[in-house]
Amino acid sequence: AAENSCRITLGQAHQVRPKLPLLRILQAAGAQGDTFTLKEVMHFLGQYIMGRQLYDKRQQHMVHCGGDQLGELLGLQSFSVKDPSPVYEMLKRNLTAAAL
Ligand SMILES: C[C@@H](c1ccc(Cl)cc1)n1cnc(-c2ccccc2)c1-c1c(C(=O)NCCN2CCN(C3CCCCC3)CC2)[nH]c2cc(Cl)ccc12
Repeated sequence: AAENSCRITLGQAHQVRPKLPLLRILQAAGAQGDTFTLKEVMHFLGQYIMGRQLYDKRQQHMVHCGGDQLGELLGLQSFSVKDPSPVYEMLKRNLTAAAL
């Protein structure tokens, strides 16, 4: 119906443009191009964490990013994936809306 067809959510249509330090991290995880959906940004950040083995092997919800570019961007040594707020704060600082 009409009221549904015009609904777009951030995950579906809005592209975002990462600032250079974040773009470098996404590209290190295999991202192509310079605009992404938020979902893609999260996917590549997850791939980056796995690829660099930044998560704690025993406590797999803990990410130890001190000494890595990701930790520089987050301003953190470690964080839990159970509390995404530091990641969202970092994204607010490192993403700009890209024209559709
Ligand atoms: C819910 C989601 C999430 C997504 C965003 C946020 Cl801000 C928090 C949490 N999530 C839950 N666990 C993880 C995770 C945990 C350890 C290592 C890598 C990823 C993720 C993250 C994903 C992701 O795309 N996740 C897909 C499924 N994951 C399950 C966990 N899997 C791994 C768990 C550890 C052992 C290896 C598999 C990988 C695929 N992207 C992220 C990016 C960051 Cl900056 C931080 C965490 C994640």
